[in-house]
Amino acid sequence: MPLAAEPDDAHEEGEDQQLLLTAKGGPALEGLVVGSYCHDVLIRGGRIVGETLGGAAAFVSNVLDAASPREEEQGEAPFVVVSKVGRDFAYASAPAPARRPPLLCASPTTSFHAQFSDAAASAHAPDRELRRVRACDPIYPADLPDRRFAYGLAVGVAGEVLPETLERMIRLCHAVLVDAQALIRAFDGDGAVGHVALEDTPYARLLPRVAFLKASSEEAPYVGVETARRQCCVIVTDGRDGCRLYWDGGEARVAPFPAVQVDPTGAGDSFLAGFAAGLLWGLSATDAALLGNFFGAAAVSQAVKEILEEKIAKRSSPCINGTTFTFDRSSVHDELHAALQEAARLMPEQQQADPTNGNGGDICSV
Ligand SMILES: Nc1ncnc2c1ncn2[C@@H]1O[C@H](COP(=O)(O)OP(=O)(O)O)[C@@H](O)[C@H]1O
Ligand SMILES: O=P([O-])([O-])O[C@@H]1[C@@H](O)[C@H](O)[C@@H](O)[C@H](O)[C@@H]1O
Repeated sequence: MPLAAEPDDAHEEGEDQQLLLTAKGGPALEGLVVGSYCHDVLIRGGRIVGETLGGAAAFVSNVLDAASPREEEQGEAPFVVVSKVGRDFAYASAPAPARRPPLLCASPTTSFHAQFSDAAASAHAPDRELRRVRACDPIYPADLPDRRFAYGLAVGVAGEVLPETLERMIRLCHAVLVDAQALIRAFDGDGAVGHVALEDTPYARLLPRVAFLKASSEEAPYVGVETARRQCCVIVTDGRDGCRLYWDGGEARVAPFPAVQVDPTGAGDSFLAGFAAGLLWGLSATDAALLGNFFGAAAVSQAVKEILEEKIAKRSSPCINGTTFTFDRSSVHDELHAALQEAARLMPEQQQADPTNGNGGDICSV
């Protein structure tokens, strides 16, 4: 496992030279998350069907807050987010940005249009075309706090994590986990997201000092798994099929969890954060990937929320305020029952349809 620090940043004599990402003793487990929040506009059939807070930093923050270990006296999970937005940022009061506010810039907030085909909800791979319509400033090395961190997550979405910024992260953090989308995205004149080969980028030389590189199956060919696995551990996520880990000398498949996919946005980000949380608890990488798969599945399956949004008009004053409970079987009761039953039925069906579900991780050597 590569340690990220430079020789001149070397640890004290006698300090454990293994990965320091463990909840058992060791230094404070403070993390550094680098990547900008953004605006996501979701489009289906030419119609805007949703506008949401996006950016891997938002998904990662939510999962780390939910799942990373912390000392009893700590209120918030110990990690810092370095993110940039413009004055038009629409989600300052959403949980993640409210807890860890972004830096404000003169340029507008990064925005993506995500175009989904109708097959997206059920198909094997999320059928999503992304277009960056606005880009905020890059994150510079000087934007990072000047102190050491147990771990770093490089999770840019629009090229904002510059090579020199990743290098600075590597110097500051004991172990750095990188989302390939931060390194290999290229944008054409229209902002359409494409990919370049990692080996042709200035990030390539940093790979031996990265602990884990996560790529989706679509990104994997650009990463060059066979070359990259000799330099760091590569994790390839594969939607409803779970993920595979590749290291120098072995590989493992880690089984997925069943999910009724509603919106694939944020699955990869949530995977990476769940995986990091698993490492923080002291799990092996293969076991931590289970946690990654769990949070990836949770991210895509907003089935119940969608049903509630569709079936129930939100009341201005929720019944839970203690005085207005009623016990009538309302007109939506049967409809709601049918919709939830259908969602519940789909879950085991999806699991059975995929015979690879439910098995443990198969590890094999190469
Ligand atoms: N339909 C699904 N059912 C169950 N798990 C899923 C599904 N889609 C994604 N996941 C989980 O989320 C992870 C990341 O999803 P993936 O689609 O590969 O990434 P990305 O969002 O980067 O394209 C997967 O490895 C898997 O664990
Ligand atoms: O869906 P996913 O691949 O995990 O990650 C997504 C990015 O690819 C996308 O650019 C961004 O706009 C989304 O908010 C989300 O962060």
